[in-house]
Amino acid sequence: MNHRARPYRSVLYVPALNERAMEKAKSLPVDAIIFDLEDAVAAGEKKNARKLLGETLAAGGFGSRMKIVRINELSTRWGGEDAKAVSKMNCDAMLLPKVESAGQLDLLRQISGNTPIWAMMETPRGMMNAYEIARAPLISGMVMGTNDLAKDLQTRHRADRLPLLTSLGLCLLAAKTQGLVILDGVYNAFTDDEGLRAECEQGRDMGFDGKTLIHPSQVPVANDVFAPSIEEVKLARRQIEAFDQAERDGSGVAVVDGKIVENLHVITAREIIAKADAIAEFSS
Ligand SMILES: CC(C)(COP(=O)(O)OP(=O)(O)OC[C@H]1O[C@@H](n2cnc3c(N)ncnc32)[C@H](O)[C@@H]1OP(=O)(O)O)[C@@H](O)C(=O)NCCC(=O)NCCSC(=O)C[C@H](O)C(=O)O
Ligand SMILES: [Mg+2]
Repeated sequence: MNHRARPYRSVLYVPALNERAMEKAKSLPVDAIIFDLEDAVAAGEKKNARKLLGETLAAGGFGSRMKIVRINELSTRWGGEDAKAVSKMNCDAMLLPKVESAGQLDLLRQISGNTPIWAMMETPRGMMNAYEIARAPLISGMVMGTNDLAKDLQTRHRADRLPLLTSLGLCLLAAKTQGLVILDGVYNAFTDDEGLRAECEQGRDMGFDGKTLIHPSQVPVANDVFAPSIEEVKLARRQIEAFDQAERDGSGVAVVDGKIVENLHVITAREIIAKADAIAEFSS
């Protein structure tokens, strides 16, 4: 499946050493899984996690869910071995943490060959170099690491994420210039559905493709918020019909519900329908 045609509403981190969680992920309605060899695996367990992950992915069973593996930074003692091993695994992409330059992605490419690369955007230097990173060869996605970012920025947690908005915006701009997928960061309080919904809505409205998640209980909210609603799809169809009719009548502008519809609005309408179709196909 073309990487832009698939949905990314819900992208669940699963610790690569947690057999039960990896098994559970096979039955969850997530669009993608990030198998984590980095933060969720203790230093003494990295090798075991890499081995278990290789075996788990080889056995399969994850259906059409996209399989992304987050490796350790290449500057650590595990990163290089992770990259080599993961490039041979049955996965769709490799996610490099704490990316700060396009050069780091070039280095990863030399080790991992043609495996598509995703970049974790989670340091101040990464933010300043987001555009350069987004233009690196083989990169197809960006993931916000809002925990690391908040740490490095020395911000306080706020429900409106005001301290993070500049960084989120910079990465969105960079990703959009290159047509990359871009996913919002995690919401740590995994029993707080209301707070999660508000943050998902904020991320969706800013232009993120989906939300990274840490617990299965967060999946329904992300799937709901990042999918076009029935009303949005109906409106999109009406806008397209009205615009087609206007064109037949020799005009470049239609009016639907008291609002103008021009060619650019039709492009958005078609994107909404394409997203709804992709979700329907993915879920069937
Ligand atoms: C947070 C957790 C440690 C909680 O785990 P647990 O105590 O097992 O929760 P539950 O008992 O409520 O679990 C119920 C069932 O769900 C399964 N489960 C739990 N979490 C996951 C998961 N992530 N994926 C798949 N399945 C999961 C349990 O196994 C139970 O299953 P069953 O018994 O069969 O019903 C745990 O949720 C967890 O480890 N979450 C992931 C943490 C993680 O990956 N952290 C690193 C990524 S976040 C990050 O690094 C962000 C970024 O870098 C940044 O800087 O911001
Ligand atoms: Mg991080």
